[in-house]
Amino acid sequence: MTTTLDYTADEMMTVTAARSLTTDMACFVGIGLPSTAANVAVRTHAPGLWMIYESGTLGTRPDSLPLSIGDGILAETADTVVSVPEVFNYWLQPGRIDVGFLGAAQIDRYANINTTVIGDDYSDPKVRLPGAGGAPEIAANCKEVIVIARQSTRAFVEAVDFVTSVGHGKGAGDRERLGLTGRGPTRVITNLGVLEPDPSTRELTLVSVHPGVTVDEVRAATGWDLQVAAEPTTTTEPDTKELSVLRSLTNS
Ligand SMILES: CC(=O)SCCNC(=O)CCNC(=O)[C@H](O)C(C)(C)COP(=O)(O)OP(=O)(O)OC[C@H]1O[C@@H](n2cnc3c(N)ncnc32)[C@H](O)[C@@H]1OP(=O)(O)O
Ligand SMILES: O=C(O)/C=C/CC(=O)O
Repeated sequence: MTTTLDYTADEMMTVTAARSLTTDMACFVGIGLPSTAANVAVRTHAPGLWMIYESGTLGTRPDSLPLSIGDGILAETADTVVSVPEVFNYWLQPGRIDVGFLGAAQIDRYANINTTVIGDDYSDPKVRLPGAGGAPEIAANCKEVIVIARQSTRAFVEAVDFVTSVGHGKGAGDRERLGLTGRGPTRVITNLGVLEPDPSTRELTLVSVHPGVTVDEVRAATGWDLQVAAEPTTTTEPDTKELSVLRSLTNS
């Protein structure tokens, strides 16, 4: 396929994730790739996006990417700063946040997320990951969840080693059974394409491939027999403004 601009697979992923956000949303922003994508969105097509970080910074508009939820630039530019219990008890748990934007080290076919440990033995893991933080509550209570993760058989696994944040559990009906109020993951955006849960089974299905990527390549990067939509679309390429905004953020 002919492309008009030079961009990387990571840039394609981040811009696609940014486009999932709209200007009227309140977004609970996770650190890492989700934070980058949300900050691209607010500087391009979604100027009204209300970004919330777990440190209590509501409506923040940082001038550069925060290093962590505790980065002072979040508080300096926020509409207001509230306590962490208020973020969770007042804003998140009653369903006041439209979308949670999360990363994942491992994810399974029902979009359950592991950011805790790699390996079978919790007390002696192969890799100890950053942990849960607020992600389980975000995954439980936001109206919907969007996940951003690089796709490989290491990350997209048949069974996650630890369920940090519940996606769709074991399939249709599991969130309701567990008392999770939000709709759960509605999109998983990767460096290869976009996956969405099947409306009936909740199993992740490839609905879009990025330009130059084949369905077989996405299947090969997935640790289970990936379901594919009847006619997957091709994701729209990033445009000049999106790339320029993204690069100004990541290079500063
Ligand atoms: C609101 C909130 O933010 S709540 C906070 C809760 N925490 C999170 O949400 C974190 C979510 N992000 C993740 O889980 C990410 O995948 C992270 C942080 C583990 C890593 O992300 P990145 O910084 O992009 O690094 P990267 O993917 O290159 O991995 C770094 C290292 O982590 C380890 N690692 C990450 N994923 C895996 C995996 N699936 N299997 C084994 N090791 C892994 C490896 O040691 C890897 O280094 P390597 O690639 O050289 O082997
Ligand atoms: O504690 C959390 O939930 C998130 C931590 C991420 C960070 O420190 O930026």
